[in-house]
Amino acid sequence: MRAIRPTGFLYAEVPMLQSTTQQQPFPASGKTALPVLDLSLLDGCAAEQQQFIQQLRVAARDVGFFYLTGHGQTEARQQQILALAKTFFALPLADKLQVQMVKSPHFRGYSGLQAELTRGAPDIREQFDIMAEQPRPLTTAQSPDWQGLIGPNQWPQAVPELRSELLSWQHSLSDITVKLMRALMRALQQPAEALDSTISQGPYTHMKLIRYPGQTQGSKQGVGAHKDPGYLTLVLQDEHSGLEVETEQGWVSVAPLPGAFVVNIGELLELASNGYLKATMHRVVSPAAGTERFSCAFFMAAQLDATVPLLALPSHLAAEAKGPASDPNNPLFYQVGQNVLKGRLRSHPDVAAAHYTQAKAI
Ligand SMILES: O=C(O)CCC(=O)C(=O)O
Ligand SMILES: [Fe+2]
Repeated sequence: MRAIRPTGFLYAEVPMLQSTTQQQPFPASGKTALPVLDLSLLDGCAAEQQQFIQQLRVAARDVGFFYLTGHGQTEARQQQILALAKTFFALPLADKLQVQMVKSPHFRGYSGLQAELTRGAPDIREQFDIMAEQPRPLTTAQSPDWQGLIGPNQWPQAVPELRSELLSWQHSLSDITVKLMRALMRALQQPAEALDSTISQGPYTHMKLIRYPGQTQGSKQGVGAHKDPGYLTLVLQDEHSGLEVETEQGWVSVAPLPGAFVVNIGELLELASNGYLKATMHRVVSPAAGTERFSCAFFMAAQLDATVPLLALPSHLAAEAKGPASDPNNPLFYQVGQNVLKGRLRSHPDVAAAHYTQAKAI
């Protein structure tokens, strides 16, 4: 049995950035910390499990972002995934365009620089998106538009190993997020399975390989400030900083911590917990000129036809829940698919124009 740290978190020292609303390069000023949580404690004795659950509750409530170690994925495997990302983005443009996202009504494949918008402004990043590998369902005129999200991925002929490697990576990350979500339910004194009915056919999973090119004269918006919409996000980043989180002290750099994933809470968990769990604003600032940053982001959410319950928290936890005033009639709870589709249509206007001009009530 490991020694249990009585003081709670291990912290990673990361540079703190000056608070500002402008997306400019920020001078480092002082230090702050993001928590580091060791998932392997969950497989330990009862006291170790309790230690993890307690740390998770505080990190997810107060910061909404933390580093995760002890998750079972080796650093070598993580490096292999980042190397695959580099291989893919280094392909000639024609090979990337073979799997251009605009060809897929299911929002899968390659999008070039500035193809995706965050709050209406273009992100300076290239991406390769996959989701669950599924056949396209048979639909009728009455079928909900969000069924268009379901379908096969696009795979580049030039990197044949990408398919098996990324699908197996996606499964591994899905398992980690489900384990974390069940631990979060225990932290909220719910049955561990409290949200399992919303992922009973497998959670909604969405993964992106991302390349952020170095800064040029123009915008430094790698990705603009946003919250993630789903349940949980895992980010694997390379050795370059750029990811930043908004805290009470200002924008904080999530400096790379080798071997760790960065985890953050999405809006659907914030809503289901009436704001106890915090979905935190974050962004990526473009790396310095002459460098590039690679990352892999994995998003886990409720299945598209789910109804998400508003959790009944015990009174001492409910007293700490910050809102948003969750209303069980909030359409986000029962229109999961519709809301995912809305987000994708807004982010990818080219796909919307190519495949969704007939979409009903978006
Ligand atoms: O690339 C990163 O580090 C994070 C990207 C991100 O926040 C997103 O794609 O939602
Ligand atoms: Fe994000």
